[in-house]
Amino acid sequence: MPVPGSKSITNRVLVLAALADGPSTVHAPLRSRDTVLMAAALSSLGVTFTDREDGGWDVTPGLLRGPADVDCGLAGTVMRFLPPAAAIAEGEIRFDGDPHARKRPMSTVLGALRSLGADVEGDALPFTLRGTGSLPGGEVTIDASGSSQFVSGLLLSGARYDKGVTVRHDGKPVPSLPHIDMTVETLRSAGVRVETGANLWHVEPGPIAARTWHVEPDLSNATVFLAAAAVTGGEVTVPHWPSVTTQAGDAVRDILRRMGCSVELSEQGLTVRGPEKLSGLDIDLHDESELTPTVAALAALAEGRTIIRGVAHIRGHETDRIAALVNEINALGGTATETEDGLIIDPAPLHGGVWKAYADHRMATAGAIIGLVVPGVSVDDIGSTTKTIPDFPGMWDAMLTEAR
Ligand SMILES: O=C(O)C1=C[C@@H](OP(=O)(O)O)[C@@H](O)[C@H](O)C1
Ligand SMILES: C=C(OP(=O)(O)O)C(=O)O
Repeated sequence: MPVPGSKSITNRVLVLAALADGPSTVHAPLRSRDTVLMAAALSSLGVTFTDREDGGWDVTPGLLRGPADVDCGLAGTVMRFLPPAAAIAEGEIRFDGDPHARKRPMSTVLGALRSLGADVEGDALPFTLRGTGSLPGGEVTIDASGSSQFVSGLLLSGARYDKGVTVRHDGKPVPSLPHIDMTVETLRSAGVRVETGANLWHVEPGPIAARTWHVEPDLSNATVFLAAAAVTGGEVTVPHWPSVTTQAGDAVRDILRRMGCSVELSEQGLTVRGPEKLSGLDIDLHDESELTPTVAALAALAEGRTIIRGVAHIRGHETDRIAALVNEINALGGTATETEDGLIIDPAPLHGGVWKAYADHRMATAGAIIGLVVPGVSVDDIGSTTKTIPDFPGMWDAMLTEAR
């Protein structure tokens, strides 16, 4: 089951290609709502995107300038990565997004940009940046316990600030740290000097190198297809699984093993075989929080209790995922309860019903996983999956047809 490119890598690469010192080529990017919105936003600021026959993009940087209106959709990577880049543009740039996007935390990024010298009006979507064509940059201390994207966004553009950027974190632990490692690694592969310490990141001012990028498959989206094997006792192989990666989704190998699956990484890719019955587990997903909906769906079908810890901040994801998962599992007859930093799921026989997606792609795919084994489950908004997978229903059908 081949899966499309990584959202997180694609949107980092698009920002770096837009800020680079010459034209870049991006092979195998994800083309879904989040990444198309990123490309559209950068185009509206003066960057040129040319479609390649192989599905990639050639990206030619331009002098960034407004006026422009940026639609962030529901994409955390657009709303947190783009404003730090737009801060070096000249002119007025207005940002807005989907209704729920207006509720996602933004004030940390906007406050940081203000203290680095930007003129920003607003503390959440919608907001407006008025730029002069450059930004002083320098040191800033933020509380990034709400999202690793606050740090990643500042680092991605920091090399283009006059003094570079030094970001210090002060607060509860930063979630989703592999995503910051991904940011640092991506910057370094574009020739940017980055130094890191405990809760400290420094990006030297300097050029961002134009280059050819190859985007890995999206391992977090792959977890949904692997979960299909896990819950049905079947077998699924995802090809081109990287042997070394900063993607948080790689943690699924260990998670599925702990739940009783056989997991094998070979030249063919990652192969998962499901057991007769999955086992529940006690797991801290602080580093891999975007896997919570997949793990919760597996847990709802497992034997024994599952405790998911360390994910308080996912109340600020596409929806309040802790509340949404508990509501939807219980609506099908399950036994899930919210905790302060996660949820507890106890085994219970599930029945059919409507699983609500709350416009959240990972809620929708969690419902699809449960629907494979519980008759009569329908997901109310499968279209929300286009956020990070262009054709989830087509891929799901293809997987099931192959299995028959
Ligand atoms: O930088 C990124 O690409 C992401 C960082 C993480 O965000 P949080 O730190 O808000 O969890 C992750 O959950 C999200 O899906 C993608
Ligand atoms: C949290 C997620 O997305 P975003 O990039 O919009 O924050 C996600 O994809 O699980």
